[in-house]
Amino acid sequence: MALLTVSNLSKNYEGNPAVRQVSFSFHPGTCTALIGPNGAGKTTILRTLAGLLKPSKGEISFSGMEKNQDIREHIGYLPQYPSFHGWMTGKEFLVHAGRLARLTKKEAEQRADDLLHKVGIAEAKDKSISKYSGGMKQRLGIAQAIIHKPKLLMLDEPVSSLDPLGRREVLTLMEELKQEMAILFSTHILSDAEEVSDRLLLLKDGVLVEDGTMTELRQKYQTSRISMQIEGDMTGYLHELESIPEVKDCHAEKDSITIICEDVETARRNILLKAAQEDWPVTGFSINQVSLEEMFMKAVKT
Ligand SMILES: Nc1ncnc2c1ncn2[C@@H]1O[C@H](COP(=O)(O)OP(=O)(O)OP(=O)(O)O)[C@@H](O)[C@H]1O
Repeated sequence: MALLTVSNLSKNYEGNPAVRQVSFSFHPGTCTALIGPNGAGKTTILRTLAGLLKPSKGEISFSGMEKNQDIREHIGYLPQYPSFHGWMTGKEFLVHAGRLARLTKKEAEQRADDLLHKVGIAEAKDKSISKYSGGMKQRLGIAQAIIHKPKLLMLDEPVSSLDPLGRREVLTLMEELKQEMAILFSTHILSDAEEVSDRLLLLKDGVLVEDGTMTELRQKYQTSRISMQIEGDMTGYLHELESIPEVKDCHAEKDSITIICEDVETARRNILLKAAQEDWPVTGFSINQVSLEEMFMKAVKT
């Protein structure tokens, strides 16, 4: 059963559409990346789901939520530019957040200690936040966002402003947290989306243009290029390759043949079968996976 269902969500700012009729749902235990170019509407969707903006149209429903219950009880949200009181210590900040989430003082202190361990900054708990690195601040922000044990954690560009070390720390933490709660995060860094998410939602001008797993999107945008190296004059093999039904085009370059095909799995089988039957002196064979970057460019340009 879906944890959260978004139906025909639209959001206008003073009449200008920022998000248009977006629908999706997601299940517990999944990590979803919301990707899209600047201004695509990622922050607007997250802020609307977090209850910070009112939708212009559409509905958001959370499974198990009772009438009049505040959606924020189920959702933890870390904005793109979180603000901290630099003079507070990490622990003071989390206890304060726990009290705002209606925990008793004792519960808030216990939860703060547990979370400081979980996000890996327990040793710095009594340091003032102004002395924290970017990665530590982001981990503290995540701890604050999950202080009330939400079922869904939403992170707006959680790693874009971090250096490689901070980025790695936060991605590793997200990998761990996704075992315990659903995560929805926005990013324009495609390799981060590829690394931690099971599913991608691709936005363009406020419209959801793709929704699928990496494998599904790869299949859809697959350009299926095979590179093959054969000893001797390779041009003699082109005609043979063209006789394979799945091969749409092939040409010989300096030291390899590039084969464009439709159904890469069948094409591979048939090419290798022919090569074996006719005893071609093959020295190399590789399939080039379409990169997320290529898929992204294709999807947002159409
Ligand atoms: N408070 C606002 N008032 C008016 N227009 C806004 C407001 N916030 C966002 N917009 C507009 O809505 C559109 C979507 O913006 P949004 O910030 O949601 O996109 P985004 O995908 O998060 O972009 P980025 O990657 O740059 O953060 C943009 O055209 C933006 O200019």
